[in-house]
Amino acid sequence: MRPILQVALDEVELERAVAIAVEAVAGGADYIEAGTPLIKSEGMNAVRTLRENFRDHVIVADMKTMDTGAIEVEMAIKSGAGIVSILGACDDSTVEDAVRSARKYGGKLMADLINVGDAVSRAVRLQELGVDIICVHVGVDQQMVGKDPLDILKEVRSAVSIEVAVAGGLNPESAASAVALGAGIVIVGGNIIRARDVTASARRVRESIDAAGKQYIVSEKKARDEEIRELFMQVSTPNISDAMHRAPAMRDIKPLYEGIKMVGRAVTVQNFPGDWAKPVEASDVAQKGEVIVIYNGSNYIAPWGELASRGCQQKGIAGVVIDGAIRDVDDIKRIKFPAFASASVPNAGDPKGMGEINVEITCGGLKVRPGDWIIGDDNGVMVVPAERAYEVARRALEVKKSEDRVRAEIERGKTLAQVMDLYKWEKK
Ligand SMILES: O=C([C@H](O)CO)[C@H](O)[C@H](O)COP(=O)(O)O
Repeated sequence: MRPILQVALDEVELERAVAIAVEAVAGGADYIEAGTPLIKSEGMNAVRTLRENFRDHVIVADMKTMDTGAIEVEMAIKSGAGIVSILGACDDSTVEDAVRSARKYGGKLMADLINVGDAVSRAVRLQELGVDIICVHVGVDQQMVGKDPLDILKEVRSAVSIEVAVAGGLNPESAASAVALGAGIVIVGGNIIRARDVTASARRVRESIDAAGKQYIVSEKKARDEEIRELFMQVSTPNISDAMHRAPAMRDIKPLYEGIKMVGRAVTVQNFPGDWAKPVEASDVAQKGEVIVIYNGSNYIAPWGELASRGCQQKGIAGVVIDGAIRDVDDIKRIKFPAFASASVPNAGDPKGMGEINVEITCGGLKVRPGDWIIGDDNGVMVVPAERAYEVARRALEVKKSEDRVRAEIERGKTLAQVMDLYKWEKK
């Protein structure tokens, strides 16, 4: 049987969601899901509107019900949903009442395994309780910390005989793997709805799942650092700031020239004004791909210049950031070594060796620990704590995707205020 492609409309604006759904259907989406954020924002009106606009498609209400199963299922089905989701984690009594309601009003019940500890035995129990579809789901926040729905899909699939759906950051490749692992319904949100061209993205997933064989495509697992670097290379520092709830960049620290893109883990130097021994010795400590971050403590005497930059460049060090002065700006620009500083002067100090390498420092007003991720571009320099790097990088990529979609809507003639419906979302 042909796999079902379900597009998850995780939007907060109904008008926008309908426009995206039109494009997704043109690309081959079968089921249209009123996503949980859309339902929370627009209520059952979202389900009704989707029903009215897409008569030939199954509408899924992603209610994620946790209690009062019967009433929520009734509401959704009466509004036009053919499938309603409840949380697999809810009490058996809630599932049983939701099943009764679904039978009575003529809809199907999908149990979402998001955050269920023992997914396999819970799936078996949910089947016994009468749900129609099991959804193996890794939520958006869980994806950001590296969880993957395909890790448990095969086991769940072989434990139950009812339909299995899968959701959680799927793209054309992982969606095909999901089908090969036995999923009959492939649910895709972000990778379709946030695309510049929703139709083309939906079509890519459609073609990929239609062509999926029985062989699970094992995508090459990259080392985590390499993956983080690749993710940060794809996004801007504004994307990263947004992903960190609009965290600030290093204050007053600017790129030496335009077009720098610098990503790497920090090797830190706590320095005394102009003392260039420790900063330069840090080039021997730093490895390929790392960034030297120096607190110099003065904008009037430089601990760094062209020769230190050349040595780093030869070694593959990703760049230097100085809270303080740099010199030889013209030469550093010429060799294109990524450098950021708060000032430039012609004079250096003496190599006294009073500083320290790889200790916690404050640079541009931000705490930097050895190993934290440093990302610099034309906008400035961001610091991402090492333990949050993967999550922030993933979230920043989501920010970028959302912006790509907003950009496409602006190009079609709207203002940013209109696309974001800013007036509606002002604090009341
Ligand atoms: O259910 C979802 C999530 O919990 C937000 O409501 C998503 O619809 C589901 O995860 C699919 O979206 P992507 O993970 O972005 O593909």
